[in-house]
Amino acid sequence: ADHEIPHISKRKITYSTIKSSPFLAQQGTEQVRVPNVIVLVGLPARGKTYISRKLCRYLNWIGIKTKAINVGDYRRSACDLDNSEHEFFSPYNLKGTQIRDDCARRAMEDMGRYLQSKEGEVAIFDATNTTRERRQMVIDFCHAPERDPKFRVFFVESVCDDPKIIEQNITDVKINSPDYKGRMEAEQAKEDFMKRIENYKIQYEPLDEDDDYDLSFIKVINAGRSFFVHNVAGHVQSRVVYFLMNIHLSPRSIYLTRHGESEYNRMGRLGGDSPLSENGMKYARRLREYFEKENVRDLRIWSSQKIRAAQTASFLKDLAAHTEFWKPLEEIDAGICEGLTYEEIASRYPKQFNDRDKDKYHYRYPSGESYEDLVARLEPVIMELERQSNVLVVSHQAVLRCILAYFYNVNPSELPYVKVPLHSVLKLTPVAYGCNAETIPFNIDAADTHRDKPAWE
Ligand SMILES: O=c1[nH]cnc2c1c(-c1ccc(Br)cc1)cn2-c1ccccc1
Ligand SMILES: O=P(O)(O)OC[C@H]1O[C@](O)(CO)[C@@H](O)[C@@H]1O
Repeated sequence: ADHEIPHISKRKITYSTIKSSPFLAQQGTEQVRVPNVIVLVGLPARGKTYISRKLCRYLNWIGIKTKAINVGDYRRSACDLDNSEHEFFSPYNLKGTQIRDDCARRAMEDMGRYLQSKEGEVAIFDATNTTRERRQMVIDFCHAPERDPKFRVFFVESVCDDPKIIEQNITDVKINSPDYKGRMEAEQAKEDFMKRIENYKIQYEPLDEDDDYDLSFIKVINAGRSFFVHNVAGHVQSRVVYFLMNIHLSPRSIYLTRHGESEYNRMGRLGGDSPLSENGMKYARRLREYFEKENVRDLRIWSSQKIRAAQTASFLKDLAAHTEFWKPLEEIDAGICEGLTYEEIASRYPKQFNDRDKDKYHYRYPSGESYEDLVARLEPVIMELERQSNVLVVSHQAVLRCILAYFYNVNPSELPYVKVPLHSVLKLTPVAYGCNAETIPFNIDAADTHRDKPAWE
């Protein structure tokens, strides 16, 4: 052939010399991923840290190594906490300003080291960055002459003048922050924080489509009510825009459950499409009773298309506003091991069995899938979950491990060992920066399908 098949290594796509071909855009000899810096912009209490941490979690989950750096953390560790009252943040407080500039610089240097390391692909620089001068300092750092490759910069500005949302922010995350917790009453802390915001307003220069014409940025207005997107460049920036346009703050709950116990579960067999066992049916009935009592407002049910899941979901059909059957929710495909027990795999395919436990996240069954493949096929499910309100997901052990890993930042080495027992419901309720989890047990007998990581001899 007149061009080689590109050799895709773990880290980066390295194209061997590709001779001119009408189908392949002419590539340089080496194509590496450009490090991306996402720079937050906005007054205090505009959800910058909320965006940073949620975005960081999403990018890591889809496999883009990302770290969020919060400049406030550097300020808090740089000076003892009596430097957290609003006077410290006045632009006329020279000492305070000097300390804050110094913290920003140190945070930027740490960010540079992270992106220079093999590890980092995206860094999220979480600070107010409310002046053009400060933003230029970040740009100069990312585009420094000696830097190769330069860091690509994308600004995410949160503009919010909805007093209800700002009030919720201060109540949820400011009053209990280290700046105030245990040192000031809630009312006093809130007052002080409102004065801190006034201090920032004095110097605030919002991003402007004319003055900042050459920059890449998105303005998120009133927690995603509207957006202004300008000059998006590259894959990472477009994924960030897409994600920000799909998340919302409205309160809701996400319920996760496996199907009831199946005949294959009882036999210890993997995969297949077996129906519910007696106990599995009992669970489905009790699950319905639970949701009758929960009385969830316009509940949506998403179920895998496997018989054991569809049977479970069918018991709740009339309780839901809507029930959908999604192929991406099906269990990991065990390929040549489908229908076998672990013991049979260990005796028939000892090398496969051994390899899997060595790196269970990346291991792909022959003619089957890996957990990494599962995460890729579940990305649209996660995105739709972010968009929705109350949803019950009826799925499988490996799939729910991946979904839980998204909500709880579980890393690839631990993800395939997360405990997801049969006959229990997990109720997730997003709050502030995290997610409350409530496990509802049903005390109905079921096979234990969990295999722990073998302690290496
Ligand atoms: O725009 C805000 N203004 C004040 N607060 C805010 C936001 C957002 C926010 C921002 C962008 C997008 Br897309 C979605 C939500 C989240 N939060 C927040 C509220 C309470 C606790 C923690 C964070
Ligand atoms: O990755 P693990 O721990 O083998 O769990 C996934 C297995 O769990 C099951 O859902 C139930 O045993 C199988 O269908 C699937 O292959």
